[in-house]
Amino acid sequence: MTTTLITNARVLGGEAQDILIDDGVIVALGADAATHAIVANATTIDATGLIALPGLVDLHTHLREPGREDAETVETGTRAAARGGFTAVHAMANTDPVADTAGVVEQVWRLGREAGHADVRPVGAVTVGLRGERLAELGAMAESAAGVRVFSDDGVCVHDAMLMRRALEYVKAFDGVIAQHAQEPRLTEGAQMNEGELSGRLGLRGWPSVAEEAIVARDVLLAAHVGSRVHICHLSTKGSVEIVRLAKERGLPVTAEVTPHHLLLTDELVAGYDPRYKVNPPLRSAADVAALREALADGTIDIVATDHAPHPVEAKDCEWDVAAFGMLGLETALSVVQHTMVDTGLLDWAGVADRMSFAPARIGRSDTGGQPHGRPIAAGEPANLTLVDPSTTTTIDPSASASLSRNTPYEGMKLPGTVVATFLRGRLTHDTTGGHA
Ligand SMILES: NC(=O)N[C@@H](CC(=O)O)C(=O)O
Ligand SMILES: [Zn+2]
Ligand SMILES: [Zn+2]
Repeated sequence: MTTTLITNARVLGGEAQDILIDDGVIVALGADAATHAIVANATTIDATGLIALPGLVDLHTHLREPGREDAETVETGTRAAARGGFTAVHAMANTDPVADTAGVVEQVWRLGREAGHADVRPVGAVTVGLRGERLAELGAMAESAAGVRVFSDDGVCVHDAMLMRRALEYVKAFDGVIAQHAQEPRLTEGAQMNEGELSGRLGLRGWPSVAEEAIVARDVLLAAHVGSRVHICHLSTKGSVEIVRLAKERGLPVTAEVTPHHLLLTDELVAGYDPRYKVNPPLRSAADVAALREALADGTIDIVATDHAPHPVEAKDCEWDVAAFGMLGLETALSVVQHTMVDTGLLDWAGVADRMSFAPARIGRSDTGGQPHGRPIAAGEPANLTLVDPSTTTTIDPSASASLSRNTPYEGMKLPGTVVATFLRGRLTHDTTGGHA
């Protein structure tokens, strides 16, 4: 049984408090902590100047196992997650084989348990083999040991409206959610970057905003019709924000995420044809970035999700048009959010806790059940915690990553904030406090 006393942590960015952890649970907070009988046996961590957040929850991570263990494994991806302050990640289904059966989701879930760096909540595929032809065994995945609640064909869009309707109807029975990769396929054939003046100039086929917005609009209407929950992955355009805002005003059951890279980077970076900036959906305009930030601040966009998408060197160290889509995100997410949202005054740390822990856990239904996440920092709750030093600045070095891949778009950039320590049920899964005692 380990006992830890964290002293002087600014809980959710508020007042400095002590946090006493025993046997994986927060047992006391504030003045109660220091006077508690078990304090005598505790290891102390001085958190003066640090912010305590609930362990972060990522609703959208690609761990690549099974099938592409050269790019990432459950072990390496969750180690990167712990370093980024995450205690739970939802692992996307576009693996090989696809996570479209109870067997595969249980395998991924078990690999997460064995690695022990963060809890892995597998996402189940909506359709068999992500082929968009017939529904996968959604019920069996929900009832499996993995207890799947989030279903997605991410990487491709569930574009058949009838299949989407049936999927929404099916998951309603067990309170599941369909996470849609909103991309109208006929409008994006061969697309390489955001459609605009720049795509014309660079001679790259454009990915128009309307290809996303058409699916977002259709799916919020379908979700309303069925009375089932839809979640929109990686929202990237001002128009999508407007549709989600309208849907929420009408009380429709829709939630949405934005990635850190869509909060910071714009399509102008594509001008150098560097495949590190190739991602789906593409980097958009500065006006889109501004709308996404504003929407995350006012709650129209519910959460930040990383879309951590590792790719091996050969898939990125090549010509733009043949390079893979995707960027790393787990280790830099909190820094990018601090930079774009906190340091700009758009969101306070309590807001960050909501967008990166409480809300994603609620959407993925990982806030309930045996080992819940996204819980308040309070006595009696599991000790899933992240300590952040917001005063530091780090130059991003891809070779320092725990990921097996190196495709970060932030190489050489100076970003604020460091994750100092991460606790998963009281156990340190990431620790730079250096032998605190
Ligand atoms: N985002 C990406 O550009 N790539 C993702 C797939 C996805 O999230 O759509 C991947 O699996 O590599
Ligand atoms: Zn996607
Ligand atoms: Zn993805």
